[in-house]
Amino acid sequence: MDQHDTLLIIDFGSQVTQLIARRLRELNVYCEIHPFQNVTPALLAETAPKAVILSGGPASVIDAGSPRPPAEVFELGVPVLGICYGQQVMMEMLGGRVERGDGTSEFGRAWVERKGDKHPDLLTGWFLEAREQVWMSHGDHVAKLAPGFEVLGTSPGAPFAITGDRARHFYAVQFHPEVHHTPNGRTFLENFVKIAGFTGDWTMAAYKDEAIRLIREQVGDARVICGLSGGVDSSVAAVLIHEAIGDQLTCVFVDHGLLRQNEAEEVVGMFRDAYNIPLIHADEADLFLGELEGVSDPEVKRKTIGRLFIDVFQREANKIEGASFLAQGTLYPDVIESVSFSGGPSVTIKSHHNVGGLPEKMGLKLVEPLRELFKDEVRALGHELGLPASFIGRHPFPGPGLAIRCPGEITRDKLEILRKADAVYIDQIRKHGLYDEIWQAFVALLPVRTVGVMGDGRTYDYACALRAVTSVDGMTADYYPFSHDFLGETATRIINEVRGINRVTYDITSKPPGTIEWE
Ligand SMILES: Nc1ncnc2c1ncn2[C@@H]1O[C@H](COP(=O)(O)OP(=O)(O)OP(=O)(O)O)[C@@H](O)[C@H]1O
Ligand SMILES: O=c1[nH]c(=O)c2[nH+]cn([C@@H]3O[C@H](COP(=O)(O)O)[C@@H](O)[C@H]3O)c2[nH]1
Ligand SMILES: NC(=O)CC[C@H](N)C(=O)O
Ligand SMILES: [Mg+2]
Repeated sequence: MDQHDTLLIIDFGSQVTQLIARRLRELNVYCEIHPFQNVTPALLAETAPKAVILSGGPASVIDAGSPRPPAEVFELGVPVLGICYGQQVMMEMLGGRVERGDGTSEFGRAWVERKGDKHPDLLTGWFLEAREQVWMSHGDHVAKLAPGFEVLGTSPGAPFAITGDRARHFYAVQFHPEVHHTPNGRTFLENFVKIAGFTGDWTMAAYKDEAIRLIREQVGDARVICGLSGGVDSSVAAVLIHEAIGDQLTCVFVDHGLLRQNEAEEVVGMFRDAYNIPLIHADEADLFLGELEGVSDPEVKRKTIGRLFIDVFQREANKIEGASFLAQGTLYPDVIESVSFSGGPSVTIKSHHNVGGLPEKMGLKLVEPLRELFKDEVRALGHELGLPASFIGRHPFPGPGLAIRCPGEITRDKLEILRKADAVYIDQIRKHGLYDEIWQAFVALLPVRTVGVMGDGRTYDYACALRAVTSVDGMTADYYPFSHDFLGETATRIINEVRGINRVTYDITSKPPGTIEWE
């Protein structure tokens, strides 16, 4: 049995479903998101939710075949909150009516006014002003309330913007309390979870203990291999699994010759010495760099690297008797992205090197202890596990490493130049106390040589680009506004200290339209 209360979020494919989870976790409420098609009576019994939230979604309840939760959701005797599509589906299923009205669409900011003085507990901290700002995104609206419901708030396009049935503790709103642009939304969700009786028992310490218990339960006596990059996700996963099963865990660190300066020594030193975790240091630079010779297309590079990762993991797993599990640092956004009800295929921008294809090929089962967490929660867990702040705060580093920071064909010489420039740049950032303000920073070595003059002589060397971005999740990003002094000093240091570079540029592209990496 779970040691904490669970809130079940049924996902109908809203773009912002994961923000519901995010807000709840901020309130120390444990929740699980499940796509509507997976929510069966068996799943309801298994998760035993103390409350249910129905998310928004792109479908219209008026259309035949549009998604529904199982009717049993309304027979659990627990509070239910419907948001947007979730509200509409509740009304439709419980005896109300939804219409697609002319001129009642609302996209973006809207204002809700209070109706009556019912349900003070749901609206604690709300309507301190005459009206509340909320964020809406709907074309349909509720036209008739289901029996038992009363209206508590209205907006111009949503006559039933806030509704509730106090006897059953069913609440349904047209607006999105989970988004930033509903400034008081978090208070609204807090009121709901208080009504449902949540005590805020989901802490990182509790999470850690339970994750350890679950890993032990899942793995038993078997052996686990974990691809360890020294990045935040795999480091936290490795230390957590090691706490759970000790030396049944072996980590495999692949040095593909595409790592940064001193990276291999740092990672191996930390995990072998400080953690005493069995670690295979697979020195595969010749293999990777050999196969990448003459390859300049970014996708071919990425796919080659992905394939070689698989080969190396496979080979190392074969050497360990009883290795039947593969551990990954899969995070919550990865899980959600792969199950979302999106209605259409998205285009491939770039093939992230991905260990997702590994298990079937290798016949290994997955251990994914971080699959419920967001990156900042992984960092908090790392803190809880006692990982040094310097490790927890590390900027993300992509699996394909320097290969995608060296556009075009890679050579050992270019990699060496890039490594040195990157080390100077990161040193500058640290010296100026900017490392923690920046989400990710690196140098890209451009496949172009330019003419310079140094010491009265002519140079014909590479140009490089500095990249530094701010971001929350890497999905969108903006360039970091360095001072001109910083940029000037850094350019001078790189040109003086790194032979092979005679020109430095600063990349001020946001994402979109750019991506963070250059390939
Ligand atoms: N050099 C490597 N050796 C072994 N495994 C690796 C290596 N690079 C990446 N991986 C595996 O690929 C996974 C995904 O890489 P990713 O960069 O997303 O995560 P990370 O490196 O753990 O953390 P971060 O996002 O902070 O860099 C890692 O969790 C790790 O299991
Ligand atoms: O593990 C990884 N394997 C990859 O193949 C990969 N490609 C990009 N990244 C990282 O993802 C974030 C977003 O990068 P982009 O804006 O370049 O897509 C940034 O943090 C990138 O460093 C990768 N990470
Ligand atoms: N954001 C939503 O959940 C939208 C619900 C429904 N598709 C509408 O347009 O009204
Ligand atoms: Mg990484």
